[in-house]
Amino acid sequence: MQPDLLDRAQTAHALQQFRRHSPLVHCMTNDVVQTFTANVLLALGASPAMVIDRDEAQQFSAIADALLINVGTLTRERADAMLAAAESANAAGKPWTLDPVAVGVLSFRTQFCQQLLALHPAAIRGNASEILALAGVSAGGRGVDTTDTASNALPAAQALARQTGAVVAVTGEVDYITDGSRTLMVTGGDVLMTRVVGTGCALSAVVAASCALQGDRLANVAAACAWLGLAGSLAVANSNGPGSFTPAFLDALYTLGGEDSL
Ligand SMILES: Nc1ncnc2c1ncn2[C@@H]1O[C@H](COP(=O)(O)OP(=O)(O)OP(=O)(O)O)[C@@H](O)[C@H]1O
Ligand SMILES: Cc1ncsc1CCO
Ligand SMILES: [Mg+2]
Repeated sequence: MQPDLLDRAQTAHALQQFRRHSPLVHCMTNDVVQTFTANVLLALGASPAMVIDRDEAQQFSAIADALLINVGTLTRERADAMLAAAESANAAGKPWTLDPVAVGVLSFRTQFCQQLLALHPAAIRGNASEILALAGVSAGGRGVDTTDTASNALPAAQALARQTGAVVAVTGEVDYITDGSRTLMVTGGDVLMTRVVGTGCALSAVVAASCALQGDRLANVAAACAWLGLAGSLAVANSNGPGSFTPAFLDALYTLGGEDSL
């Protein structure tokens, strides 16, 4: 079945809801992207908190509106804390999202991500190699980077969504967002986004936050992808490379929706 394009009205409506609700987002993410992730969430109007101690994470994931688990710089201690947080989020009825960074490449995180899948993530966001590896189709990418395209990973994303019940977003030149039966596609963004660390990780945090919104989860996750793609395109038009892209990207997220940018 052909993917549908997410329409602009849905993208704008979800952004209004996001800003009105200002989700409190519990981020358990990697050491490389902590500040950038918090800044992306703040620019869009959400409220991030990075809580990682096992007992505190267990407590906070029941309080927060949504939880992000990103395995980019996984350790055994962090894995224990992440499991406790995901279980606590589930017990409290809060949605949690998985970013399976470099799954397939390394054994410990691959086994851990499979263990996490049994805890019913609301959403999974990864690049093509990560989604292919998590679905058991191939062995992963080149470290944290993809070696495949999102369109090649779409069947794996659909299978993974059916297997887990999660909304799966596989990102790249085009983003595909699927629940296993319906699929949306989001264009926009720029290849420069792969030359700045953490755009995917930050997107996963926004996806996590969007799962706390009312309404259709598939459309809300696709809207999150659309906001980052739009902001990425605007930022590229206003910058000269990775260094100036980052502040332009945060400014574009902050002003998104004004002056017909949506
Ligand atoms: N070639 C491209 N053209 C346009 N947009 C792109 C391209 N590649 C990636 N993007 C965009 O960049 C963002 C990050 O997606 P990507 O798939 O690169 O994540 P990732 O590999 O997990 O990143 P990271 O691990 O560095 O956080 C998404 O918004 C995606 O749409
Ligand atoms: C570069 C890097 N290494 C581990 S996590 C991470 C951030 C991008 O996924
Ligand atoms: Mg990534």
